[in-house]
Amino acid sequence: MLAFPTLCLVTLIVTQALTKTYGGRVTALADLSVTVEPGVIGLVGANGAGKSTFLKIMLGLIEPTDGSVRVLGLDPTVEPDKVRSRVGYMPENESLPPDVSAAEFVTHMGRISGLPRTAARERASEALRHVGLYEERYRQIGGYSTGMKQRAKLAQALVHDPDLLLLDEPTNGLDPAGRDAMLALVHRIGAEFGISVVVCSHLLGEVERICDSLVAIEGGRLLRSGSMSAMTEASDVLAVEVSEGAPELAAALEALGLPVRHEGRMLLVPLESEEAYDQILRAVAELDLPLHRLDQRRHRVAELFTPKETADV
Ligand SMILES: Nc1ncnc2c1ncn2[C@@H]1O[C@H](COP(=O)(O)OP(=O)(O)OP(=O)(O)O)[C@@H](O)[C@H]1O
Repeated sequence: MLAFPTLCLVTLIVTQALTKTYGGRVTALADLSVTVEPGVIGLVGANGAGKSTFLKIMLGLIEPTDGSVRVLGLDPTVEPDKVRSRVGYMPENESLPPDVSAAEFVTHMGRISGLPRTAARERASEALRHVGLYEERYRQIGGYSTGMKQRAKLAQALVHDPDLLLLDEPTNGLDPAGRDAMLALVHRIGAEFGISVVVCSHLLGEVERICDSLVAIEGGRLLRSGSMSAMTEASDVLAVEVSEGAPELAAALEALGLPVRHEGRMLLVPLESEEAYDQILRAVAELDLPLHRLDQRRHRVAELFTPKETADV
């Protein structure tokens, strides 16, 4: 992954006790304090956790009720235009005009961002090429598939060459192939262009695949933030998979006093001592089973949202 040279002196996002209540009744964000460094960051939480509210505050579209926020060192409540000139936003909802071409629309968004006419046209072509819509750029958006519309929304967020992209549920409505393509694109934007990206999602597996770090929120409160590698570090559980004979192996391990839990095709065994590794290998050899995998299981991001007592074996 590339370094983020232009941003390394400024923390990407910092909040202090950020709070937002709607109409004095619904608390969308509560006392959220977090520091986020440049990279591809997953902002995760269930529906209603407060993700969209957080994005809108960062863009200066809505004001916090309390607390403070800095984006690229700027205060969006004081300098929203400056923030928006350096930040690209892909909203969650369908927000595209159906009766213009993607080229016209993205050029228009470039003009709104302050680019001169020719530069806006050139940048629009470039952004549409990056998202894979170059060939289709003169077609009316109304005739696009959902995947193409998502790409057009991403192109308009990229047109003014931002330092930070805020993507609200970028894989919404896409089929598995479209989802994979969108995730690969987001990853490429972070890795090749050196643009920081905040990906808002309730799909934890997606975020785990492409993000360097994570901010997890629940009920508007910070659950955890940190690097993805720290959150998915090796657990003290061994995962064993044999191509056949799993019930026999489970029985053999239990006879040795190793507690076994079944998860799909895998057997999970607590790594209570160094011995466990060798005991499993011996049992597999004695039963003459085809071993498919034996490794220390990594924690999954989903476990953050699981009650502690069920998160481990
Ligand atoms: N304009 C509003 N007026 C009143 N309540 C709102 C408003 N916008 C959001 N909320 C409420 O604030 C809470 C957080 O909503 P928000 O949209 O920020 O969550 P989210 O994590 O983005 O959820 P989703 O994934 O469903 O979009 C929810 O309870 C929501 O109903």
